[in-house]
Amino acid sequence: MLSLYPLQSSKRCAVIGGSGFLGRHLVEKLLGKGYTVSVFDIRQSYELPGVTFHQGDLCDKQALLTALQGVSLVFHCASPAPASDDKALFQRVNIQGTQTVLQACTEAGVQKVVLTSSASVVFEGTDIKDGREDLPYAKNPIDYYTETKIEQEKLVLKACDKEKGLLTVAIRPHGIFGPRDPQLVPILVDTARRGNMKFIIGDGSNLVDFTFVDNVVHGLILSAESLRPESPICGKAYHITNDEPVRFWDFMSDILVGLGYSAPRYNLPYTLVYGLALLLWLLSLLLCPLVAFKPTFTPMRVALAGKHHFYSCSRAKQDMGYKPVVGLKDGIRRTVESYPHLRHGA
Ligand SMILES: NC(=O)c1ccc[n+]([C@@H]2O[C@H](COP(=O)([O-])OP(=O)(O)OC[C@H]3O[C@@H](n4cnc5c(N)ncnc54)[C@H](O)[C@@H]3O)[C@@H](O)[C@H]2O)c1
Ligand SMILES: CC(C)CCC[C@@H](C)[C@H]1CC[C@H]2C3=C(CC[C@]12C)[C@@]1(C)CC[C@H](O)[C@@H](C(=O)O)[C@@H]1CC3
Repeated sequence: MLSLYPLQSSKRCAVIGGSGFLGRHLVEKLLGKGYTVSVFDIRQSYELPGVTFHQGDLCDKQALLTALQGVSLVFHCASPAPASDDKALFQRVNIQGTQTVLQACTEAGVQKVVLTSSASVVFEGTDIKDGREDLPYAKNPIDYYTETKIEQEKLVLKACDKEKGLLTVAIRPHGIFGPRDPQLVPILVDTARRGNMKFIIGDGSNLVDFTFVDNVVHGLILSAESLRPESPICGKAYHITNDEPVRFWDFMSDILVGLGYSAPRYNLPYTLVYGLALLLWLLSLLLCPLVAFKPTFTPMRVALAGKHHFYSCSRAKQDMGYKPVVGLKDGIRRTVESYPHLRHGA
């Protein structure tokens, strides 16, 4: 068995989706830790000394094989944006594409694959309090993103095979935020600028997890470095959060007020807003051949805004010594400071 892991100490890795929000933060940290990094992505969004970029689609095995030459560790952080809500695209990239990534890793002799999954794989619109990894996958996922993230995680965990020399692990972050996030803060500010952030969905007491990006990066690297044939983490999923559940509407208000907007004040009944969001979503499906419109209040966003969804990190603490490196308050401050262009009046 020893000969199967000759590159255990190699610091050559690839980040698939390395041009994205999380991927780029991960690349920067890996460089700081002395890794040599190849980025594989359909786009190149920056340049950095020490990083080799390979532009390509992860569904293209030949392109992947070129990027994976001599690589022993792969971080898979690529996915279409949840907001696209494009079923065919999610299935092609998250399911077929992940199968292709695993085949390419096997053929290229990669030894470790770390997947960025999502805690949402167990969320189906009902309260989750201190959820552990043994919760079943959502039977009725609310959107195509979640549906395909479930299949993606199953594929990666099933591929873990000590005999063949491929070790895999899935990290499930929740609500990642931080500098350069293209999603949470920009959507929030856009909604506020259109005058639609006056309302609180439900009574405002629901607790949720938001995770500062550095903590996710820390969890990803920790899992990669803990992944060895004898380690308990092989083939398992791990929640990685800030481990500081917060009221959803307090978190939103802190960001909005920090950027100079007013905090939401008026409560609306959850069922009413969820019903309206469902109706709008159905309308957008029916009308899509005629007019393309993407509602801001999707059923998934309303469920995330009105229900409890926070997760236990005790498995990650126990098996790999995980502990968040940046607290929530500090993370919010650093995030707000990083968006001068989104400030009220800017
Ligand atoms: N942002 C969050 O709150 C969050 C939470 C939990 C899990 N995740 C997961 O973390 C990962 C990274 O998310 P992010 O927020 O950085 O998203 P992002 O959109 O910023 O980055 C995703 C990257 O994947 C690339 N990509 C998409 N399709 C590709 C393809 N076919 N081939 C190659 N590259 C492709 C994109 O170009 C992009 O650079 C995703 O897997 C996502 O599901 C994100
Ligand atoms: C219009 C308002 C009601 C809310 C505006 C903010 C939202 C855009 C974000 C609040 C929670 C966010 C979130 C995600 C996307 C952006 C929000 C809905 C994810 C669904 C993105 C994909 C991840 O995998 C999910 C996860 O499990 O971490 C995110 C959950 C939180």
